[in-house]
Amino acid sequence: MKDLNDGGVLVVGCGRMGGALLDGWIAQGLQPASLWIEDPHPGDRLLALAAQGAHVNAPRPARPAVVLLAVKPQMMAEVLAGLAALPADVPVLSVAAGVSLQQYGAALGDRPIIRAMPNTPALVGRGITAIIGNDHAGPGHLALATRMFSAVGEVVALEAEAQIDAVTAISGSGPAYLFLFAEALEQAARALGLPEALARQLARGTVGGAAAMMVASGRDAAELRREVTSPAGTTAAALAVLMRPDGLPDLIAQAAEAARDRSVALGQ
Ligand SMILES: NC(=O)C1=CN([C@@H]2O[C@H](COP(=O)(O)OP(=O)(O)OC[C@H]3O[C@@H](n4cnc5c(N)ncnc54)[C@H](O)[C@@H]3O)[C@@H](O)[C@H]2O)C=CC1
Ligand SMILES: O=C(O)[C@@H]1CCC=N1
Repeated sequence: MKDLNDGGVLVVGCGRMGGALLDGWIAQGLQPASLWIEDPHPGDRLLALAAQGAHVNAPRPARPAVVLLAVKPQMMAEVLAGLAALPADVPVLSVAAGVSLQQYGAALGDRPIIRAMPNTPALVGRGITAIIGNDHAGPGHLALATRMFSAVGEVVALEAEAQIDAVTAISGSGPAYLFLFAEALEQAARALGLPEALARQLARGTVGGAAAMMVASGRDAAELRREVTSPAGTTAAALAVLMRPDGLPDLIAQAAEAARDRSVALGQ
């Protein structure tokens, strides 16, 4: 990331995703003084970065090394209108759900543009980000994006832009599904009569421990599930409920479809 110190990085929108990426880049050697950050609501983190030399809501550099767009999709048209004067060789990365490469191209002209779909585990360096570039994004631009998102976790390159709506539904929104599962497990513990603090500790420890085990072992989720399930035991009794025809797998499929459809709609 040190090479970006030369031209600097312009970040437009610095909430949860933009902020997580900034933290990752700074941890990898990007100097705060090489950051230009625009956000109408600078919070404590941005003010602290400004105190370390970052340029917050300051005049833009004439030719940043790269631009990151991390505003909500609904704000994107307004933000793109303000970027029309950016030199044509400056690559633009965007993490916005739904906004298409064609839409960026229409607003920003022929230039390297890369759509990325990260997720919030990036906040702890455990994100997974999918990237796809337009026709002007060459191997060097994709390598740059890969390096930038690798600062906060894994990166996968997509074969086609059409895949990104499904990716958004799975890994972009997916952490929320897991958190909901943890909430439900905690509520179930309460319903079974356990005290609140214990219910929370058991739910967090179980979801966090199972996720860590799946990653550390590299083994199949189905195989790990079978190992918990003793014949005619307690887990089998629970799974018989969860795996009913309209049970958890079916619900997750429906939820992912709804998220995918919303991603498609955001791009229209
Ligand atoms: N939160 C998530 O799990 C993920 C979010 N994304 C995408 O990341 C983008 C940002 O999402 P979050 O960080 O969650 O939202 P956020 O609401 O935390 O951050 C958005 C930031 O943009 C700022 N902003 C609003 N108008 C602006 C403008 N005109 N110029 C500059 N900044 C402006 C806001 O003040 C806010 O700080 C969205 O497009 C979303 O689709 C992508 C993957 C995962
Ligand atoms: O909910 C959203 O629209 C964004 C995109 C993926 C996760 N959060």
